[in-house]
Amino acid sequence: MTEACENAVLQYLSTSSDATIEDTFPWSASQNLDHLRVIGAVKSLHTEGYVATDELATSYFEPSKEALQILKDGSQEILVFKALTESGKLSLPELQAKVGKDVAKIGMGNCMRSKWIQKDGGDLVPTKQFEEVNDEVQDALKALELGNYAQDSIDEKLTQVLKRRKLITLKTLKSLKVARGASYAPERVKKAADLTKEMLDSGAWKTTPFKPYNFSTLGEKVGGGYLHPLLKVRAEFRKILMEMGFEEMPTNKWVESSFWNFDSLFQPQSHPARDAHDTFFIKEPAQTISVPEEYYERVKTMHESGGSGSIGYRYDFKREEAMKNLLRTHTTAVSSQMLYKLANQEGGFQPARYYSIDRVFRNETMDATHLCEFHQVEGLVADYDLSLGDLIGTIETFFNKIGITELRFKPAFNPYTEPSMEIFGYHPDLKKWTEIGNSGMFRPEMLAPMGLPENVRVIAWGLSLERPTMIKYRIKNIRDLFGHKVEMARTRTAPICRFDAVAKD
Ligand SMILES: N[C@@H](Cc1ccccc1)C(=O)O
Repeated sequence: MTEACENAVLQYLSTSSDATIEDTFPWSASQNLDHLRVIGAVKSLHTEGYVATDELATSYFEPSKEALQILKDGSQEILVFKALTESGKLSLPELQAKVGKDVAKIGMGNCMRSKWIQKDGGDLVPTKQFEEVNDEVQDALKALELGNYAQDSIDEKLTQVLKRRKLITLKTLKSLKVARGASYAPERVKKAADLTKEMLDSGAWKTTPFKPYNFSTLGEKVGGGYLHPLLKVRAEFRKILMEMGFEEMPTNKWVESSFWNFDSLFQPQSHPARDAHDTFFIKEPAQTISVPEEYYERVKTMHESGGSGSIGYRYDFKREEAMKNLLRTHTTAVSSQMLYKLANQEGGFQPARYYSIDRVFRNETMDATHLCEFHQVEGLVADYDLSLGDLIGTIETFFNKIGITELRFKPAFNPYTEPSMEIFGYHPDLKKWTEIGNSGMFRPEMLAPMGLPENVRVIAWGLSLERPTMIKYRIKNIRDLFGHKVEMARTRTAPICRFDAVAKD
């Protein structure tokens, strides 16, 4: 079909060197060809210089369905007028039965306005002022030669009424003027787009005409380098935490010892979370190589018999249990190492704020909102004489910055914090209260063995990265966010993450 169009155009231009298709629209109709295909063919011929083109735009009126009906039967007012003059008088239901409800409604109004008809009791009658009336609307539509594309004289007055009654709309038709181009030939020579092995083998490449390069074409879209939604949210969280003066902790190890993941956090060795049902233990190597021995001893003592006002758990602390390797179950394992470093750094303890955002692992039953691995956002502030008020304030600032301004705190329990608080936020997107994090002040039983000065307090909180990401990107099932079922297109098209900063600070 395109080829037929191409041939028709080239043929038409072959009659003389200045043969011209003045306008492809009427020309296509005269050749019995589809205009859009002709345009396609001309554009394709143009790329190889067979033809030269000029763009044309012509205005024309398109009739509405109602206008087509009027062209056929006459305007509504004429139909009503005729019905009334024929019968002398009609009640509204009679008129409706005769001309139809829609026609009766529009026609009656127009007839009344022109004083062609009037009310007579419950009936409608002609006013007798007019013997005969002209169907101006139908005449106007006819005069416009509706649908006829070549409208050069458009009578303003005539069209105003029709436009007001929404019987016509002005449209623009794009077409082309076509003449011979610099490389005109009466027949199109098929040009090869690609050099093939066969052409090289046979030597055909020497004589085959090739398509010229089209340097103005748009290149193929390059797919690559898109950030996953989780990484976009992570980048935004990082920015917020950095704004708040937090420094990132090194989280590059996924394998930890039970000592750092649990014992240093004063989590008893018999704690159910330390069961293989909840934690992934490493088979090879099953044991960690080393722990800081002095500190280990202090942790062991704290568990067994307490200190710093605590009576401890009073059980036999087992080295074998502490040395077990596992996939870290929370990034608090990183926080404890950081705090230990901070307590023992050269020059002694200095107040600090740290954060981390990285992956953790739990032996969970997987469902629409839980996977065995997810990401935790964790923050801590270590300073002298911090209070619960500081924790609440810090948490409020952080969540305000990610757009959650209404917060509630609920007492909770963690082996390593006292007091502990679950954080609930009213989510403006979801319009409900949801649990959004966990927090607390690290216990003296955890901090004292590290060697932190006695009046140093550490406030900390943690949340998952997945939850705010799923809310932000309206993802219902976690498998659509993470894992092998993620749709790549979704990652490519996910908008950048912005949390509107509404913090009052
Ligand atoms: N580690 C806690 C989060 C938390 C961090 C710091 C203090 C209190 C709680 C969790 O896994 O949910």
